Order: sequence, then structure tokens, then C-alpha cells
Amino acid sequence: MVVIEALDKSYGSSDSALLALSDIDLTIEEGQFVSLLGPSGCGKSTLLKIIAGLIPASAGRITIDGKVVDGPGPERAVVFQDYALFPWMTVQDNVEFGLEARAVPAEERRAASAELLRVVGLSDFAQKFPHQLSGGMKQRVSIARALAVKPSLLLMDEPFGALDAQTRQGLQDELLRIWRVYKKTVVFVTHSIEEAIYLSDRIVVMTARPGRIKAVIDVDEERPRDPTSAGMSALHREVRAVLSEEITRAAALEHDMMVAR
Ligand SMILES: Nc1ncnc2c1ncn2[C@@H]1O[C@H](COP(=O)(O)OP(=O)(O)OP(=O)(O)O)[C@@H](O)[C@H]1O
Repeated sequence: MVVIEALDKSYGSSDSALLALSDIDLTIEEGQFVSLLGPSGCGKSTLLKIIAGLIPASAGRITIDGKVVDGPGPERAVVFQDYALFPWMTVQDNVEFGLEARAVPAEERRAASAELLRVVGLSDFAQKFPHQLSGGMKQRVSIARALAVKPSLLLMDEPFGALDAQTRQGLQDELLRIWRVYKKTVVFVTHSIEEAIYLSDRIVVMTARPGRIKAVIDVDEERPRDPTSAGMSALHREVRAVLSEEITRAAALEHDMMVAR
């Protein structure tokens, strides 16, 4: 469904350009849950934003169902770590925002937001404002808002990164439930090996900058997954072995950049 071919991304002008991504080739099948995992600064968010059509690639291309991505599209929705909710709007209005922008009639919008707020367990909070909610609740609103426009591809940029461990676990399970019910394709950026192996069908491990694909690891463990099982522990070791070399390289790169400043 999503085909990424020979993709490069540089930031800045040619004399001082920073190569963030290099030669990315990746195919993501419809309905798959794919995580992008890699050291800080390896270009995970950059790749997600290019898939979302929020920023252009410098070379190569992405097609979704055969159509070249050249900007944002209705079949893609993004969930960010910082929720990106409108603080002056109620929960319900936040969820309905994308529908209103598409001129969906009020009655239809109400029905859609009521259904989605039920799915994410926030029916009683429809008239609250974002500042009245916990971090986990805000992220549920963001997910409901993303789902409202019925995207086939859900792009998630460290959505649970700012949450405490217990809330994060709860939202991971909720996301898996939603993924099963709505049958979306998910691309999920994370720093966490545990999160990647708990959630994903496939884990794409990226190298330190410039981000390349270092390994693609299939996770065949049955769901619901038990993070303490022998299979999951072996997987954790496998992913960590691939990743740790890149984390060391990324730290060395960062050190060199600080020295050069
Ligand atoms: N708008 C920009 N202009 C210039 N450089 C940028 C810009 N956005 C990102 N970068 C650089 O590109 C590289 C990749 O950044 P990106 O945020 O995609 O990495 P990441 O893997 O998501 O990092 P993290 O895990 O820390 O969020 C980094 O070196 C970053 O500093």
C-alpha cells in the first residue's frame, strides 16, 4: 500500500546541507502495524512527515495505493506527541474539526464524534476543554480526531512518549484494539524497543544519521503479547543488538557536533 523508493532528505542549503535520510526503500502492506525505531536524530520524524506530505523529500518518491505523495491527503492522519489539540475548543469540537473543514453536516459530525469518543472512553468529557484533561486523555482525543476523517493510514509520532508508564501501557492496548476494529495501516515512531515489539507486525530499525534502514524485523508473536515471555525476551535481545551499535554512533555524532560548535 505504501511504497517508499530511493528516498533522500536534506535540510538546508547545498553548502551546509544536513543529510537526514539516505536511500530509504520500504514497502508497508495494507493493515500492517509498522514501527520506526532508531537513535535520536536518525530521521524517524522526518520520514513520517514526508509520508504525511507535510514536508517534501529531496529525492526519491512515496506512493500510496499507486498515487504519488506530493502533499497532505485525506487518506492520511497524523498523531503527534504533544497532542496538538486546539485549547479553545471543547473535546467534541476538536474531534469534529477535520469533518467541519470538509463541510460534513453538523448532525453527521455529532454522530461521528459521539461514536469515536465512546470508542476512546471519553463520552463523559465531550464538553470539557483540553486543559481539563490528563495527558493520556488528551492523547485519546488526538487519536479520536485523527480517526474522525476515516484515514486508511494512521501516522503516529511518538504519541505516548510524554506519558507515564502505566498510562502508556493502557493507551498501547487501546491503540491495538482500535487498530483491530478499524483495520488501519499504522506507522508508529518510537524510541522504545519494548513499545515497538509489543505493538508492531514489523519493526524498521534505522541507522544513526543519515538515517538508512538497518534492519526490518518481523514480529510473529501472537497478540495479546506477554512482554515477559521467552519469545518476546529473545526478540528484545535481537532488536537491542541491532540498535545499540547505532545508538553509540549517534552519541558520537552528537559529541562531534557539539565540539565543532
Ligand atoms: N527543520 C529542520 N531543519 C534542519 N534540520 C532538521 C530539521 N528537522 C530535523 N532536522 C535534523 O534532521 C535530523 C533528523 O531529525 P528527526 O527529528 O527526523 O529525527 P528523529 O529520529 O525523529 O529524532 P528524535 O528521536 O530525537 O525525535 C536531526 O539531525 C535533526 O536535527
